[in-house]
Amino acid sequence: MPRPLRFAAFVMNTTSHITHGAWRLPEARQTDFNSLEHWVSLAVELDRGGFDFVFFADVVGLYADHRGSWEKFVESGLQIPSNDPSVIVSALAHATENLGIAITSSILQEHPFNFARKISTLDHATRGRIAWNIVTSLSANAWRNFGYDDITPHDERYAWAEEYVDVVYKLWEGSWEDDALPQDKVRGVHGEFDRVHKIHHVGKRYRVEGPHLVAPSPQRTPLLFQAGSSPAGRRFAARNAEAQFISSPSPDAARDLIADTRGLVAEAGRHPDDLTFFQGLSFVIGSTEQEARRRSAELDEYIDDDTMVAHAAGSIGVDLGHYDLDTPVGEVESEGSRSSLRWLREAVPDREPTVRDLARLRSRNSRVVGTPEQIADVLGRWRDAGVGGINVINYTIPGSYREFIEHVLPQLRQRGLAAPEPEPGTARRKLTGRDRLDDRHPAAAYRGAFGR
Ligand SMILES: Cc1cc2nc3c(=O)[nH]c(=O)nc-3n(C[C@H](O)[C@H](O)[C@H](O)COP(=O)(O)O)c2cc1C
Repeated sequence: MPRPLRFAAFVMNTTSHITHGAWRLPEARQTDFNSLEHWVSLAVELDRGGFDFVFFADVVGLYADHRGSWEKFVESGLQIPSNDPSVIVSALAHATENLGIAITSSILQEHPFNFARKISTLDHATRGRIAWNIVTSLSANAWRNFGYDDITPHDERYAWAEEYVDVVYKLWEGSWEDDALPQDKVRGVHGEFDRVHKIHHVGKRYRVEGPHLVAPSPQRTPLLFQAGSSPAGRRFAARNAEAQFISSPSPDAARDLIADTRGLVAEAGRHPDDLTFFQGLSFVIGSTEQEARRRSAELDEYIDDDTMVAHAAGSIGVDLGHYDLDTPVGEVESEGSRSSLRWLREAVPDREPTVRDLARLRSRNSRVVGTPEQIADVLGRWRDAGVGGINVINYTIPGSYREFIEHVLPQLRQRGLAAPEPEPGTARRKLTGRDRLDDRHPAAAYRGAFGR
């Protein structure tokens, strides 16, 4: 029997992450994002309900201007204000048993030495449940926040990311040998000097002597997620990632993307199945199809098309705010997200997509509307296309997750589409059955590489 799907709750430490306008729904609590209790209670609900991961998106700057200004972002709560997700991870870990906790962190925002130390500390604190979504920051404002004149060009960002991960792999995998921390009170030996090594990294952007300051944690390297779908993004994912977030417009499109990317994984010297694909989807559930459709139409009343355009165009790096909604998007090329453009062209294959398509498709194309049985049928098709997990996008927090847990997961369990019960262990174990990276991963080459 094929493996059950894995489920991640896709959230951000902000009010309006993806489905803009939904925060105005009467039952929406995402405006409570400043409250630690809000996140702890969601994590506990996800953990008990059988979600495998809570996944925090994050950005370190604004998207490209909308109608020449960033006013729209503030006015609509579009990812501003947004809080640092890494700071609340320990509290979530302390309150939960099995839930994997994935955070996004850009190569831009933190020096790799410090980032490696923070993640190792969290891997200890979560008992190996931490995962890292590797991003390269697609907003020019983010780059200017860190002292650069402008965004680093697209493919150059991925080259930079390769050096960044190289540094953290050396620290996580190569600096400390296993059994290097005996803490032997009788001998008076806390750490074994012969088993702890400096890494002496010298590269284009970083010089890091080491050693790593944290002893080996349950996973050493955190479970690695990545989300780029451009040629450079996919090559990076193929070499480094263990899970990739995709936003394919259909199972067929996902099948092609997955086959193609698995080929790249094999070219990178790994096994094609070393990468698990998580498709982003949202759900509107009803006890009848009619009820689900009515709820979906009610939801549409709240979706704010103009803010949807601001987000979508802003992540591509262009300002479409001045255009009429029926204007063709054209052959836009940008230094921002190339996946978004590719996705739009795939989703509207028969004609030139318009600005309205960009707004509508972002909120509606990923939406699955129906009874729990119908939703299970649809998820079965995604699994048959090779998808290994679903990134569940919310309309309301906690409502979207509560409904999914109560109504959909039981149906999925009956069909073997969801695991029968929450799975214990590390984040990596949930996807690969192992706590540590396998020997095929490039980071594994640093094991034992820095001995005296
Ligand atoms: C599902 C999904 C989630 C993403 N989450 C984030 C995020 O939280 N922060 C971020 O800076 N970029 C995020 N991105 C952007 C990607 O990391 C990547 O920069 C973008 O897709 C452009 O890369 P590409 O041109 O290789 O596709 C996300 C992309 C996708 C598809």
